Formats: sequence, structure tokens, C-alpha cells
Amino acid sequence: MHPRNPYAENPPDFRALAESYAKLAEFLHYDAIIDFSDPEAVCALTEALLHKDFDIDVDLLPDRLCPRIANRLNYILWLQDLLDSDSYDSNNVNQNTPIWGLDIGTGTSCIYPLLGCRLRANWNFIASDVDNLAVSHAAKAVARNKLAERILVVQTAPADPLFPNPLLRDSHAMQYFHFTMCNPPFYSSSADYNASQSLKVTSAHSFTAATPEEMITPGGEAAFVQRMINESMEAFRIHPVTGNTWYTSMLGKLDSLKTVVSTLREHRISNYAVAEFIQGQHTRRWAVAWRFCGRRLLPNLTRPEDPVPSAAVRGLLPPATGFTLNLRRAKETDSRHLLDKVLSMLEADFGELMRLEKLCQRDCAEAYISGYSSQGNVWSRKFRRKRRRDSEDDDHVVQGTPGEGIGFGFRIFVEDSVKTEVTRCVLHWSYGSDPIVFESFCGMLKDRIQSLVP
Ligand SMILES: C[S@@+](CC[C@H](N)C(=O)[O-])C[C@H]1O[C@@H](n2cnc3c(N)ncnc32)[C@H](O)[C@@H]1O
Repeated sequence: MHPRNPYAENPPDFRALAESYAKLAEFLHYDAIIDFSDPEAVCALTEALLHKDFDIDVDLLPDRLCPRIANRLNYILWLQDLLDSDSYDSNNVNQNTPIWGLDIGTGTSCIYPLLGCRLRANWNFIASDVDNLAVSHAAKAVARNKLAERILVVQTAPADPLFPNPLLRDSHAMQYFHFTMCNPPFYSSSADYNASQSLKVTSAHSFTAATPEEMITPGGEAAFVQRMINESMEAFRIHPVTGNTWYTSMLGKLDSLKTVVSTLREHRISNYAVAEFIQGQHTRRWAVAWRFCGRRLLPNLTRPEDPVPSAAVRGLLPPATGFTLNLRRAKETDSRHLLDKVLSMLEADFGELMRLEKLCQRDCAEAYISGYSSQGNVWSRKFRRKRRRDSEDDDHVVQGTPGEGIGFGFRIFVEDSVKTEVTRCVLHWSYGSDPIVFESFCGMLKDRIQSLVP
């Protein structure tokens, strides 16, 4: 589960829930047991959880897909992480600027927009679905929770683009979605769906009431997400500002994740993220995200450590955005001195080619160096040779701003570990498109830093 998921450590107490939500009491056996193969009982439990823990009031339909709350929360919390990663200091995320998300296939429950809006006061949604009942029932849930100003439910048709008409977005005064999300239909055909249902009747824990329309899409979930990848590439080609959008989807099968990641790699989309959510012993889900701008994710989001993904997923992770250099602790490697020394060294060697700054994080003793080079790999031999040649004609160096093609951004943190007698120097790749440039930067800096230390 996501580390911030409230159900990770505290599974729901059914008896206490039934006290606060009378409808659940009818389905409680021996005072504390729920029959998970009874769709009405599962709906009552879900309604009770939403009511008690999130102040969300819904009337779920027992013959439709009933969202498992812990699972839907995992996805929402991970999305928060992706968006917060841009503000870098996750303790000081700006929660006033309006954020717009698109939930593709919101379902009758409208679960993602409702949870997203309750958890973040600045989140707003367009929620789409092709199913008439899903659209009307979702719209009722939105009204019931007094969220009509923040969630707009729209009906689309299967052949419509997955990302709705920009005019709709203009009417909401936004240029692009900050994120898109989706829990796509899993299966590729009725045969595929029926086969999985007959397996599931033997396992009450995995029983899911749903209609074929909710669960089946041509080509299955992988094809649905591949369609999103194609549409997102086209949107970026036409409107470059959409490069900032995080396109994301949940996936129910590991094979689909493999297909989607290889499609991203084929298209050379290296700015992506993968998450694995493990719930109990029975359920595993995955999520994938990608975008086209140069701002990179924090290292713990490209290479998660809590929990570490399974071996199968590790091979699908995106390029790392962090590199750690452990130095033996000595007077010279004391973090405050070392950070100043590294800054002086970078200023001396690249001062006119990089924008360099020493920053202190607010409310915290931590300091770090932030650097940006508009000309990319300015430490390489190739760059220096070219510069030498150019300088014979013209000495002028152009300074660019982040967002221009080859730019490269980084941050350097230095921290003492009293316990291990080690000073850790942590490099974060914050901007750029080429993982090889980051690798070469780490190699260069490692050599230089080691030369500063006795
Ligand atoms: C697996 S359900 C997910 C429902 C809900 N988001 C949840 O997580 O519980 C998939 C939903 O996608 C909808 N859907 C299928 N094709 C779609 C399309 N092309 N555009 C928008 N929604 C679609 C289905 O009607 C269904 O409501």
C-alpha cells in the first residue's frame, strides 16, 4: 500500500463502522464479519468507509463496479506525490493554485474525483464516461456532495478522443490538464471476462460485481492505455503546453504494464513513472504515468524504496533521477564545508555556463546547491572542444531558461550520518531529457568531489 494510505496500518473496524452507518449493520454477521461475496454488503461497507473517513455521501449500485477504497486511495496518493514532486519541497506544496484533473471512465461511483477533491481543496475534475448510467449516477453523487463547482461529469462516445475537446477546458479557464487518470476496463473480450469470473467465484475476496461494459474494451487495458499514449503525443505536438500534463493510468495486469512500458520506451518517452500497489495477499495493482516536459521526478518516485517494487517491476522502472556518493566522514567532508567546496569548484569551472545557487530549505537546517545549464552537457570534452572553436569567432555565451530542449538541471544535497560515520552526497536530476547526460554528470562530479576529499 502507499505509505500514506490510512488503511495500511489500520484495517477498518467493521463494528465501529456499523455504529456510525446504520445500513452496514444489516450485513454484519456475528457482529464483525462481512460476506465479501454479497455485492450489497460490499457496497454498504464502501459507503460506510467513505462516509466516516472522507465525509463522502454516495449511494452505490450493487450490480455495478464497487470501488475498493484502499486501492483507489493508493492511486490518488501516488498522483499527489507526482504533482508535489514539481514543488520539490513536499512540506511546502502550494495548495492554493487550482489543479485540474481528468478522470477517464469515472463509473457510477465517480470515486476518483470525489476522493481527489476531498483530499485536496485545490483539485478540480472533468469526469468522463461513455455509459449513460455512469454519467447520470456520477452527476448525482457530485451534486449530493456539493461538489458541482469542482467536478464536471461529461458524456463521451467510444469513438471520441479520450482527452476531451479543448473548448471545454477553455470554458474552465485552464490551458491543460495537470493530470489525467483512468481505471480502464480490464478485459479484451467477453470470453476473457467470463473466464476470469468463473475463476473468481471460488475466491470470495476477489469477487467483483460489474457489468461487461465496465470491464471489457477492445484490446483490453493495455490497448486502452496505448491509445492514451498516442493521443498524448499528438496533443503535445499540437499544443506544447500539454507537455506539463501527467498522463496516468491504473493497470490490473503485470503483462499490461510490460506492454505499456515497452510502448513508452519505443516512443523514447523516458520521463515516466511506475508504481506497484500491494494489498493484502490477494491483490496487486500497478500504475503508470508519463509526460513530455523536462522536469524530472524526485528519485524516490522513479526508484521507490517504500516498499521496494517486485523483481518483475524493477526491470520496468524509468531511468534513475538520483545518485548517492558515500564519503568517509572526516573534518573536510563535514556537510557544511563540503557543500561550500563543491559550490566553489562548480563556480570556478562552470560559472559562466551554469546558473548556480546555494539554497536553504525553509524551516529546516538543510541546504543544497541548485544548478542549471541551458547548454546541457557543458562538462564534456566535446562541448569544451566546440566552445574553444567557437570562442575563436565569438566569445558570447547564450543563457537560456528551463524549457529549452537540451537544458540540464540538478540539485546536490550533502548530509552527515552520525551513526555510520559517512557523509552522503546526493545528486538529484531535476531537469532534462537524456539520462546519459545525468550519468555523465554524476561521473564527473564523483571524480571532482573525491579529489576534494583527502
Ligand atoms: C473499470 S471501470 C472504472 C470505474 C471507476 N473509475 C472505478 O475506478 O471504480 C471503467 C469505466 O470506463 C468506462 N469507459 C469505457 N470506455 C470508455 C471510453 N472510451 N471513454 C470513457 N470511459 C470509458 C466504462 O463505462 C466504465 O465506467
